[in-house]
Amino acid sequence: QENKAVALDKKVKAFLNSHAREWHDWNVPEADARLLYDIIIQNKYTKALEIGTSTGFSSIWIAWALSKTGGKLITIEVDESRYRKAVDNFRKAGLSEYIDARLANAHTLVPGLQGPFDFVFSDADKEWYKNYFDAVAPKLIVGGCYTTHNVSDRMNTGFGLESYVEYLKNLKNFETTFDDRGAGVAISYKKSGK
Ligand SMILES: C[S@@+](CC[C@H](N)C(=O)[O-])C[C@H]1O[C@@H](n2cnc3c(N)ncnc32)[C@H](O)[C@@H]1O
Repeated sequence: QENKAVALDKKVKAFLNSHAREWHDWNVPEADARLLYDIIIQNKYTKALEIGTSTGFSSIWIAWALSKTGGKLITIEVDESRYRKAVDNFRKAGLSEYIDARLANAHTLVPGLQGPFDFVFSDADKEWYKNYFDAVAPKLIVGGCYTTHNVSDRMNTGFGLESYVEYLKNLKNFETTFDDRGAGVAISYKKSGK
């Protein structure tokens, strides 16, 4: 088991190094991907959901963490060509067995997902952020974490998400902080059921 983890680390690192200049499909900055990785490891999360795969950069970091916690990621992308690239990247990185990649419109898929989840990364269409949150929050376990990309309460991320920020901050059963080292990530921990 330990040998498998060491071999996988090597494979993922080699893949990330050799593809370092190829993430041009709205992929998150590395600082944000590392942040997601750290949150999953620290909390030993195992049931992850990502909305907005693109070509799979953040998924790779999430799945890499899940390979260490014994977890699995469901990730959703609506664009077929980016979905195909992502699936190819997952295979090359050696992470396919930790990822259930879905080609679908998240507007219709997400509300029907069964859950439960303990980690969520929301990074698809910004105007749907609140709908995604409302659909998934009840399926997030208490102690789970819902992260949202391109959101900050201090810097302007350019997406007009101020009302979403206020919405998150006012939720009684979530505690939200913001990480501005990359493109802005809202980190919302679920404190209680309601
Ligand atoms: C910012 S990119 C995701 C980047 C990715 N998380 C990464 O770091 O590599 C957003 C992606 O969400 C996808 N998307 C937008 N609307 C969607 C929808 N309704 N359902 C599924 N995917 C959607 C876009 O096609 C795009 O590839």
